[in-house]
Amino acid sequence: MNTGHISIQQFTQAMAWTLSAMITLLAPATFFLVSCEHLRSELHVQTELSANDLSAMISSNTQLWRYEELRLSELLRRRSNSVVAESRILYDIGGEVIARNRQQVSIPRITDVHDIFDAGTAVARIEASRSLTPLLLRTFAVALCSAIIAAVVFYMLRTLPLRATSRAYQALDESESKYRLLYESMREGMALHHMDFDENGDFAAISVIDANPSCAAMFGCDPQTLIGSDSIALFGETFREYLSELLRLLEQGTSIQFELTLPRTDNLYSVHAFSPDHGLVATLFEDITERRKSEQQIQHMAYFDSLTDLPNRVLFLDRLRQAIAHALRDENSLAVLFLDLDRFKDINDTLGHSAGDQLLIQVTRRLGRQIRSCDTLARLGGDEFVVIVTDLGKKMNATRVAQDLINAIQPPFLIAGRELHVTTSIGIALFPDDGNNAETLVKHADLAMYSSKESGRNRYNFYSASMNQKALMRMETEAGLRNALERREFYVEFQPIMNAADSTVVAAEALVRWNHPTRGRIPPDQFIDLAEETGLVVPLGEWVLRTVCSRIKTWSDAGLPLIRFSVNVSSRQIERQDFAEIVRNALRESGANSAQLEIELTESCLIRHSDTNISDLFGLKEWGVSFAIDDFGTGYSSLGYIKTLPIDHIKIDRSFVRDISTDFHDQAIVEAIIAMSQRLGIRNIAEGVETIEQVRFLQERGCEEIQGYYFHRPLSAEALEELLRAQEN
Ligand SMILES: Nc1nc2c(ncn2[C@@H]2O[C@H](COP(=O)(O)O[C@H]3[C@@H](O)[C@H](n4cnc5c(=O)[nH]c(N)nc54)O[C@@H]3COP(=O)(O)O)[C@@H](O)[C@H]2O)c(=O)[nH]1
Repeated sequence: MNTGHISIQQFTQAMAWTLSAMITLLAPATFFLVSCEHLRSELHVQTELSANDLSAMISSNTQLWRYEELRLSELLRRRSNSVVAESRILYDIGGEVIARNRQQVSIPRITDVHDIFDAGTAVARIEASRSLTPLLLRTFAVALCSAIIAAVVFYMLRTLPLRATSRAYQALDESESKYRLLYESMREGMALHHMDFDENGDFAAISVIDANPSCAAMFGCDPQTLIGSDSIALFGETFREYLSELLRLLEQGTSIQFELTLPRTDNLYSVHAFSPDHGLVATLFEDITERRKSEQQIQHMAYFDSLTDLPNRVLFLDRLRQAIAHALRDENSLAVLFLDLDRFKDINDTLGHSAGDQLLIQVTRRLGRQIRSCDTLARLGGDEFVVIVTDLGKKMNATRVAQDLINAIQPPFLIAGRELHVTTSIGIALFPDDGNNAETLVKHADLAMYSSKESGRNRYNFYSASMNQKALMRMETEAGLRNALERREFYVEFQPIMNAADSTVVAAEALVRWNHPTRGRIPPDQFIDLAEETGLVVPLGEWVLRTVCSRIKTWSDAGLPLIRFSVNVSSRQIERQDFAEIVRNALRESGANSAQLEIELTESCLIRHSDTNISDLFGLKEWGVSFAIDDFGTGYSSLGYIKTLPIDHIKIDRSFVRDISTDFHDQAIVEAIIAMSQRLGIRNIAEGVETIEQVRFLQERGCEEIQGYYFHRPLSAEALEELLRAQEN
């Protein structure tokens, strides 16, 4: 119990005793004195009246009155109190008793004496006494009541307040221990400092007078060790910097918040300081090291790409806007280079996303080495990178940077134990010529990059106004594509595939064409990708399939040779769970001979799809449908699928055939593909054969089928029919 409680207890007790004693003593005493006074005056009046009576009697009988004892006694008795014992004695002037009322009043009593006059001369004296015993008894009763009341008052004054204060102190104790527990177990460090001032009232020192365990844990010691320490020495120079504000706290009673790093650690604390009492400062330390790190991380994530750690689109645009502002101020120019890796999607699809990620990281490193520290390299997403080249003196500088970037990507990348040959296409937009704001420059650099892709990849292009035109055209194409099927604007051409040994037509590849109402014939190169992107390739592919099936039926009914017809199938078509069913329906509904239908797939298309879709597709083998792998050798796939899938034909990509007569690498590749396919029992077809040299080379190496302009360009249905009839004859 604390001392405050003890002094309150003593005070309350003293008060209770005093008040009780006063009630016990004062009440009966007052009663007694007042009653006694009342008794005395009553006795005085009555004695005076009796004296008057006696005086009257004495005046009427001046000589003999003293002998009329009986009458005198009667007079004495007349005015005496009948309740209280009262004695009356009549004395003559000599003090001798003349008469009395026969009552004896014992002590204690009160007495009143009155002289009796006759003609102005005192002749006798009357003495009346009354007993005080009844009054004393009443006083005693009053005292008894007072004592009881005093006891009650004593109880109430002493016990009840004490109980209340005791309860209050107990609650205080409980609350104090609760808060101490809280103080001692709180995660935040808390220290109480005392500020000392010199005789002039200037600040002298600040020291720790209390600290909780969490505060001590900040220093790896126990709280007692901190007590008495100089606060500045303990919490470091930042604490000193805030000293003037801490001093102000003492005067204004407000609070402040600041951050400090604890000396000799990396731990960052948020400090909340306030003054709980005069001369005291309390500091609450919250460790915000981790929070600050995650804030910085979140901040970093908002502005940097998580894979490559390059600035992302948000930061890039911000930097570009700044660069534009500087260029405007300095009347300078800058370039935005938009890079996109060529055929990155294939790498991702065939080798998997982790290989794709590895490639992007390595590409980032190589690109980073080519740019100056004042320039910005950013990743916009996927395989799209952008570079801001500032202080561009001449257009040539942008050219040099673009060429350096292309060259940097050229050497093979080693990803997952494989060598990958990757190229990049770059578009360049210049400020201020090609746009005066960030968004326009990026859009125009993107268009220029697109143009680099279209003109053969692995190159750069500067933006030109005509590219905008092209982009508009693309949008127009997309709009037209949506209605083209309904408007029957598509038709199919067939490119014959020849038997390499005797140059007879053994197959034909169906190639879709678009007859645009205003633009005329649009080659598939200009709309197939768009159709894939928009998903329109699905209905278009189904239409081609149905058209080819009905042609197969018509021509077989017409007695033409039963050659193979291959149909290109895009990845988006195979994505559909019901693709095999669509093929079966087309065959069923047309009545075409399924053995005449071949489906051409690319390697990446095979790798990209789930086993279920592929095995469903190859279920068509049971119907007699055959399968060819298109553009063989251009994908990044492992050749594992050749072992497992029942493939009928491999089409050697025309990029290997083009320089076959001169390039010994291409020769080696083509020879290897032919040899491999023969060993595996898969027939091979060489694509894009344009010269007699290519034909001879292929024939000599045992190539089985040849497709290309050397023999035939894609033909209309009528032209093919004619060719087949001629061959029949
Ligand atoms: N998913 C679908 N894709 C289709 C369909 N129809 C065509 N395509 C694809 O469009 C691409 C371009 O086709 P196209 O312009 O028709 O070109 C084909 C031939 O004309 C061309 N070719 C044939 N021989 C030669 C040659 O000697 N030299 C040369 N420069 N080009 C030649 O090759 C294209 C056929 O190639 P491939 O498909 O790889 O066998 C093309 O990718 C088509 O696949 C369709 O209905 N659906």
